[in-house]
Amino acid sequence: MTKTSAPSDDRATIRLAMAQMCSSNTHARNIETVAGLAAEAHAAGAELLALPEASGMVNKDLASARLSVTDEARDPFIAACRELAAKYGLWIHTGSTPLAGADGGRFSNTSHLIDASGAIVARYDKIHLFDVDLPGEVSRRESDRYAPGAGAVLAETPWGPFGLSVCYDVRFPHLYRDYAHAGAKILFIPSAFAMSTGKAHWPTLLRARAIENGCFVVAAAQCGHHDDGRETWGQSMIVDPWGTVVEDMDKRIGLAVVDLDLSKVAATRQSIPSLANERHYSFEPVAARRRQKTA
Ligand SMILES: O=C(O)CNC(=O)[C@H](CS)NC(=O)CCC(=O)C(=O)O
Repeated sequence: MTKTSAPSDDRATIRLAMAQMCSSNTHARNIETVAGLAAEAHAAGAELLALPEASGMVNKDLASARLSVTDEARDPFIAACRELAAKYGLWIHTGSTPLAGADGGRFSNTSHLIDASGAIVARYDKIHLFDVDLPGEVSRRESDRYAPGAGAVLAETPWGPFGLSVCYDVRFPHLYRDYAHAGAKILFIPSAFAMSTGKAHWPTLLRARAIENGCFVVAAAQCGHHDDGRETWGQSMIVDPWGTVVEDMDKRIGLAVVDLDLSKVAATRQSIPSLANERHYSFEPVAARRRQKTA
């Protein structure tokens, strides 16, 4: 796990603006949208703006995506987010955007945390890729297009540590357990969920990750009919460490601004100390044990 370092005076509250977007297949349109959201977040007094997965580009046409996807230093979406962060003195969590990767022809699905001066303080490449086939519902092999990341990233911030992840990662609870043990106060789970699995699983997965780890979960999501033909579930949510849903945007596009009391993390972990009560146990398949006994 990579840990970034920054002054950590652990401010007790954060005013957070979460964006629900219906991102387009061009950087330019999404930059325009994010510029409006950042202005609105600033006017509302927000300290951090959280964007969904693929905020910089939703484009299922690989040939056309290849024409504009580039590396971190040249990516126009990241540059625009950095300028907006500095202009408004606003932290921005980009959700994610596709970048040209080190791995041959495949992209990375990459998340950035940008501070109020416009500096990149953390970068996370999505680890678990959505290679799923549900006949008649959703079929996608994300690993055809993207190379997986290999490292968890805990970002130190003035509000304490943030654990970074993207979308399908939500189904791999050990990642969040590791962040919680490392002291994470907020788990970011920006997403672009499929319609069928959104309906069946999304709010339950988010509440479980918050409850089992005693963390806030901030899950900005893509929502609606995209210009590349995709449809995404939406329902951007913020959940507190007790599992209470602080915000549920349903199908509404735009911003939700909330004040989070981060002292709830320590308080919840004290009342239900499941992190401290965790045990390491041996694991032996039953059949093998029976064979040993009769031998
Ligand atoms: O490809 C892009 O443009 C952005 N990436 C995504 O939309 C990704 C991969 S297709 N979506 C998910 O991981 C949905 C997971 C999901 O729906 C589930 O776990 O049920």
